[in-house]
Amino acid sequence: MTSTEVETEVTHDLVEALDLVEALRAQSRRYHHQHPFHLRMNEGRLSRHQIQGWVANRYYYQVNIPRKDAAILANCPDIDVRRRWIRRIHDHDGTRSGEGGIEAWLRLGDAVGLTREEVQDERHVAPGVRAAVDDYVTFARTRPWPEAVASSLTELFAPDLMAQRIVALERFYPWIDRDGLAYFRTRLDQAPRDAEHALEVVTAHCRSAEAQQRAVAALTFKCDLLWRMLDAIGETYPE
Ligand SMILES: O=C(O)c1cc(C(=O)O)c2c(n1)C(=O)C(=O)c1cc(C(=O)O)[nH]c1-2
Repeated sequence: MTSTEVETEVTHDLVEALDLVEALRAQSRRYHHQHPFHLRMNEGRLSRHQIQGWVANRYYYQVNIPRKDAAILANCPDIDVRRRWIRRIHDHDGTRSGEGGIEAWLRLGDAVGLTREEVQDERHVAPGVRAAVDDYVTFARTRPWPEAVASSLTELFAPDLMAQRIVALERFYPWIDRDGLAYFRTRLDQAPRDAEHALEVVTAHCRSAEAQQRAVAALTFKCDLLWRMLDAIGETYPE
């Protein structure tokens, strides 16, 4: 291959990667920031009971994220990807008791007036939430690992929603202890870092048109899954 041909090929790859990134970013139109339950939350229109229901149900998502990430690690043969991906598990689980994202979510539970027992025994988790979250873990276990990585890319869209949520919770729900919002502040740093890495991995490993289509489909699947969770929460806590 001549140097011009190599250059042309590199440029072609770059264009394809840009198209892929654009197609992935375009999935934001299906993201759950538009869900009526989130719109009502951010407009200050949810009751205490609804906020508590959301926190208790979302706990099931939080505890399953590290299991999903462990499934990706188990399926991934690339040592460089694994070295960076493992950080997600440490972020959520912490490296000792009393630390990490799950503990921070439990503190959010404390802040909205839930007991740890009722959160951790999952008594409030709606069947539809359980099914959606379980589908996410199964997807990571059973699909090719770059697709599972692509499905995590909803985190591209999460920081804007989280920033809005922090403002809304402080403004409209003064009964929530502010210290309980630390989870969201931490994610404002972690999510962009994680999304950037996932985007690097997807653009590097999804090269064929078919692989790229599957990556976009994985992200669509994930957006729909987050939407289903909120549908189930909204039905369980109508007022
Ligand atoms: O509150 C939210 O709206 C929201 C959304 C998402 C997301 O977009 O998947 C995540 C989180 N939170 C979150 O806290 C989190 O740790 C997280 C991990 C992942 C993932 O797919 O690996 N998504 C999300």
